[in-house]
Amino acid sequence: MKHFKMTIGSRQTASSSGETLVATNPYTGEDFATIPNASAEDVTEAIGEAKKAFDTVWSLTNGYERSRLMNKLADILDANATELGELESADNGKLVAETTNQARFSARMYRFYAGQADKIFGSVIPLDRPGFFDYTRRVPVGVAVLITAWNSPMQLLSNKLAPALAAGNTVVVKPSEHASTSTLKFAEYVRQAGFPEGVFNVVTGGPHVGEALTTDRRVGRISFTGSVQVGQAIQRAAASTLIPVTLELGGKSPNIIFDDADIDAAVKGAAAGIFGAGGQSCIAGSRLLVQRGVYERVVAELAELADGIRLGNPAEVGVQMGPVANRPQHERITSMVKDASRDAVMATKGGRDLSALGNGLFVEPVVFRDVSNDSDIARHEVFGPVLSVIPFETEEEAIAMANDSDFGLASGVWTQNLGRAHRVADRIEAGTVWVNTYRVSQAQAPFGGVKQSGYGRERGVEAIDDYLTTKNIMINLTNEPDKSF
Ligand SMILES: NC(=O)C1=CN([C@@H]2O[C@H](COP(=O)(O)OP(=O)(O)OC[C@H]3O[C@@H](n4cnc5c(N)ncnc54)[C@H](OP(=O)(O)O)[C@@H]3O)[C@@H](O)[C@H]2O)C=CC1
Ligand SMILES: CCCCCC/C=C/C(=O)O
Repeated sequence: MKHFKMTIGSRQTASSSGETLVATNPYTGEDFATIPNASAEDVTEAIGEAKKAFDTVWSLTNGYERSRLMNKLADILDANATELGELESADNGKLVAETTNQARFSARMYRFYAGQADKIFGSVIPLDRPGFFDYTRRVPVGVAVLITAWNSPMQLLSNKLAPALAAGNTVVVKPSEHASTSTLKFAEYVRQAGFPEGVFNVVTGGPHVGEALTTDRRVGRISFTGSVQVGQAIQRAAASTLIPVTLELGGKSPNIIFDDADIDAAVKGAAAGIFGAGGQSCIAGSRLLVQRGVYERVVAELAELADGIRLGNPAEVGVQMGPVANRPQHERITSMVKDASRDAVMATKGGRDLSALGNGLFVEPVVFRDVSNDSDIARHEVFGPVLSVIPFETEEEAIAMANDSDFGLASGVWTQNLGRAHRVADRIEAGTVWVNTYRVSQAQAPFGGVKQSGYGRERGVEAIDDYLTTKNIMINLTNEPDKSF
């Protein structure tokens, strides 16, 4: 059993209350680590350390040096990607191959934003008034609070931390209590890279830790990834202090297959879009809209593919889906499938003996066919390997159904008609539209949602804007006093 510690300023520390939470491996069912359950005092102290480091060190550290440290961190992450991947998989049951790749991708993110750290500048602005000189500076917001979900701790952290550090902010991070160990380990790599004490702080524990972080007046930005309900709670909490918030929330992303698509590629893409990470992905393509001409073929091929998915040990090569991440998640998925089964037709055979897989929190991949876009299963996020297939006749109908959702995070379009690809991409209400591909991640491509999927963008050059504010400096170069009085 490993006992992880938090990082608060120069200290690697337990909770001041001495309380811990247990990390349970969803594949083995075994408790493998403890994490501190931070107290309100720990949170206050962490923000204080971050503020001190911002005021005395990090805001005075030039962009080139920030960039150098971030590149060093990326090298350390690359060298330790397997260890981080194994730890993350032990926490959330995702395939080690995927979590390791995500740790490597995180390294790419730190390098991408390292490239921006020494290229942050304002502008000189000509004014109406003669003898005046006006310029802007883009300055860091100060202390950024970064709150992440359990499904991809390293990747979600890099989406926030890389631009925050590049912009010159210090941070307090709170990972999900269901998957904190990789972030606590990551703190060691930040130290190894040589970041000054207090630049990176991490506190762990349950919702009370997040709540305490989002109401502290010393915070300059909150960036949150998680559920809509908690996103709303954070926005309400931040209203009292007017702390600006970035929200990356859930999705019910439409993946649209037209008759003219390369059907083999579309079926594989649709399967990867929903069964990758066991569907525990905000960008999961959970609503598959399929044009009538290819509907029966697509449903049959997808059901066969889903029934053939190999479940098992997430560390084993060849296994395609591990267990789901935690017991509440397991209960949520199984109850949503049970409810949906009353109305929707299951295209998958199902009926596997999941107990043969040991103590793991497994669920079977499910394909529902002929789903109504108005039904609960098509409207609510499952966050599991459950696909709702919905038929359509025309392009107009597909666009209308795709947009008839509270969410707007991601989407996919499968067609070989170039005009149609652009037409549909233009009209879908979502932060990301993939065409003839799905779930591809790139550091340069901005990511985020519209509607209840949240707001603000992560990744890409514009993400750094959330961690900067513009200061205007206006100088009277003449010796004449203002004439107003
Ligand atoms: N848009 C995106 O990029 C992504 C969105 N998601 C969404 O996240 C959800 C699943 O993740 P899950 O972790 O269950 O989501 P939650 O919203 O429950 O939790 C997310 C984080 O917020 C913390 N938290 C809980 N309550 C509060 C509060 N009142 N104030 C501040 N922080 C709080 C959680 O802590 P604790 O866990 O300790 O309770 C956790 O660290 C799904 O709905 C999914 O769509 C997931 C990944 C990516
Ligand atoms: C363009 C894809 C960006 C995804 C970033 C966050 C989601 C992670 C996940 O769902 O695993």
